[in-house]
Amino acid sequence: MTQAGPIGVLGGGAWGTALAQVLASGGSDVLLWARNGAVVGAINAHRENPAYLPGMRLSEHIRATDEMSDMREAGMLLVVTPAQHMRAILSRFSPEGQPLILCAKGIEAVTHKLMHQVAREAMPGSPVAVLSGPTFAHEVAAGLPTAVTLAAEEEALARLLADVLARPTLRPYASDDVVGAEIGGAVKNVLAIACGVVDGAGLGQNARAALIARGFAEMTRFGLALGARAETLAGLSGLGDLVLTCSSRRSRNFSLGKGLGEGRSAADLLADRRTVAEGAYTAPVLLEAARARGIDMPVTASVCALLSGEQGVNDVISALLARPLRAE
Ligand SMILES: NC(=O)c1ccc[n+]([C@@H]2O[C@H](COP(=O)([O-])OP(=O)(O)OC[C@H]3O[C@@H](n4cnc5c(N)ncnc54)[C@H](O)[C@@H]3O)[C@@H](O)[C@H]2O)c1
Ligand SMILES: O=P(O)(O)OC[C@H](O)CO
Repeated sequence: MTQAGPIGVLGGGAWGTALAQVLASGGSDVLLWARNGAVVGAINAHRENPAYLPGMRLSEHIRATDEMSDMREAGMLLVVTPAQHMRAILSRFSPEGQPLILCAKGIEAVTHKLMHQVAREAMPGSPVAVLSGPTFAHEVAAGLPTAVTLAAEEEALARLLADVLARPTLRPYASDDVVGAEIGGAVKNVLAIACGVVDGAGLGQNARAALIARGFAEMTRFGLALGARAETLAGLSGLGDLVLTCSSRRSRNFSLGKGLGEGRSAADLLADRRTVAEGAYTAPVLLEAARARGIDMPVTASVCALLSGEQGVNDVISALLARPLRAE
């Protein structure tokens, strides 16, 4: 199911670069496509991606290109562009049937589709898998130990790709629950914004723990309704990533929420951000998708109200605390 050739990575942001680095650490050749010529030049000439992963000396086994046609030589493709751009990027690629390993965390706006559904439409001939879990890029690139979920509907493909991508510091756990793996990663970004708000507004650690627990209940309600398995949601790509992102100011989503909690507007916070905080784009889509199914997601609704400017921090907190008491 995999083909000969270098490991391909589509996307030269922090995560694409970190994945290239850890995969090259075992001596594998990695071909990385970035749309930004300056990123390509810096990687090839200086072994660094100063725009997205500054200070990390990159392996000699990584070659960067801005020519999409070069990626046809890759044996498999890790797709690491932001979720809202994935369809457009894949549509530019002439498929050779290589397996696609989707690494973005989000839900497509308007269509409400998960990334594996988008990939199947954009590249119908390619087997599809999802890689997700608690993975800060700078730690993975630095060779710190990391475990991820590697999900494909055909379990044999998940196991094969897990073997191919495993490295001494990167440990993939195979799964056949693609929907569960994707929903965990998409929803945790929205909940991380909420936890950042708690931090920025100085609401304390009790409130943050409560939010993680109630947020996980939201993730579970939504996930189960879409066919995810409970054990996947409670695993690396769900609860594992939720705990990571909700407890660190290194998270871009958490830091966006922190700014909101300090009273800054989403428009200002997002205006000159070079890096992506996927939760800001996932939140309204997630809320629409939940409402269409009659699923109650009060934390997600609060994040949406803050992001749109419809409500301020104090209104959102009062509204959450005033919700009717009910059984856990
Ligand atoms: N950084 C992490 O630690 C991490 C870990 C796991 C998953 N992810 C996920 O990986 C995906 C990519 O995140 P990242 O951290 O590499 O991004 P980043 O914030 O480091 O960089 C942004 C990337 O988006 C690209 N981009 C911006 N506008 C674009 C457009 N119009 N079309 C195509 N590409 C565009 C940029 O070229 C750049 O490669 C996201 O879905 C993110 O949630 C990130
Ligand atoms: O920095 P964030 O919030 O985009 O989180 C990065 C990864 O998704 C953590 O697993």
